[in-house]
Amino acid sequence: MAEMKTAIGLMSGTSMDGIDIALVRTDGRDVVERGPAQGIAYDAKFRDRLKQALEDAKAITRRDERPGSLAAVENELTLRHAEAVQGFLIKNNLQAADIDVIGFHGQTVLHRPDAALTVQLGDGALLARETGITVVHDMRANDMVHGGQGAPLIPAYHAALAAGLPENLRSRRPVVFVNIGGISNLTFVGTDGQVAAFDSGPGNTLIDQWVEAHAGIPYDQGGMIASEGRVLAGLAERYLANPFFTGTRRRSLDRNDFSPPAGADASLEDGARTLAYVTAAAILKSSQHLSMRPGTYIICGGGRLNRIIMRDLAELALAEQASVIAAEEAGLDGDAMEAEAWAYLAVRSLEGLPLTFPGTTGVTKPVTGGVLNMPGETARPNAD
Ligand SMILES: Nc1ncnc2c1ncn2[C@@H]1O[C@H](COP(=O)(O)OP(=O)(O)OP(=O)(O)O)[C@@H](O)[C@H]1O
Ligand SMILES: CC(=O)N[C@H]1[C@@H]2OC[C@@H](O2)[C@@H](O)[C@@H]1O[C@H](C)C(=O)O
Repeated sequence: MAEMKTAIGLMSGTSMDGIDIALVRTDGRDVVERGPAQGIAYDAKFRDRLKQALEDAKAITRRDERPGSLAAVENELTLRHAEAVQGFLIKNNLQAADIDVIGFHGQTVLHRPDAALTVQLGDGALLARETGITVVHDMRANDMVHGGQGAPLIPAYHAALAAGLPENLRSRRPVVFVNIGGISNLTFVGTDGQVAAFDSGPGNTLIDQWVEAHAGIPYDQGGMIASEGRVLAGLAERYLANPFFTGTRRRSLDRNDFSPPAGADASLEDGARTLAYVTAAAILKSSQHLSMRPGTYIICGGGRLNRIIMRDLAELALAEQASVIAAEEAGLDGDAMEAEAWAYLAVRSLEGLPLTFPGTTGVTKPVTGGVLNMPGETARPNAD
């Protein structure tokens, strides 16, 4: 058996709501022992700084450029991650020496797969210095060098988790893991272990932007606002007619690929209701590109807490005799899963194992990736 390592994963996702941190013990292959996890919310002021960073990032043409506020935000973001690690270690009675590696995602500020350009803010060397722990960061870039979309990367972890699912979930029909974050993405795991994955549509970002603009709140808690509205069929169709769903090649998404409706398009409630439907319908529509119909959809990410999205998903899946469950019903943690994945991927990177595959990002061959930062040493890319 390969050596077990203790890894911490750090994710600051496209919703820009905060840092998720999780500990995993793994051999980077089939063995995964999930440890404690925590979410640390960003304050409204820092969220505004991240939104500005997204604007400033539009000027980037080379991935190492940091125009406008980007250099300062990258520094602050990294220090916030270092603080998160220190707090997490204290809370869980751990020392830096107990951790073999940190997998650091950073904050995506620009993602243009068609131009092979993806930019995550996050200074791996600084994080390694601040924490005294080896850090692997920038795990998307090498995939793009080899013709991949640079996302999604979580499928390798989903595949490892699938092997440990209860027999009744995985043996009869394929399962699909769905992450409903800012953007949604899905991973199909066939009963023979075959894996296929892609981004499936807008997740919560449209809903978040809509309720923020029209009610001054960051998200529709529990889907409460949506529950008071009705689906506007014309508006929903405008989103679902996007060529993204029918293109011959699966494309990964940037946060700005879909925009929220104009204010005049809907009332607050109808807008939230329609966008919740769009989120659910987008997932089922994208899943039509899979080679077989799934038996179970396992839902992860913040969107599983929106009851309206979950109800719509359940109804749409029922039409094809599939069931929908939250990650917790499969014994998993729907909030921590991405952070856990980054811990797992960091160990794979250390071992030189592939992070992405032709069936997950469209990369030409399975490739590893990530940049290795040892405290006190120069950063080293891990590329094929
Ligand atoms: N209680 C809740 N009710 C409804 N929606 C919620 C709730 N809690 C979180 N969310 C939604 O989930 C979002 C955060 O989800 P998550 O943390 O999975 O996304 P992310 O990791 O930032 O994004 P991505 O996976 O695209 O990188 C919030 O912005 C919000 O829209
Ligand atoms: C470029 C980027 O950050 N993409 C994210 C985003 O958020 C969800 C979806 O779009 C997914 O493709 C990816 O994150 C997940 C964690 C991934 O790479 O697996």
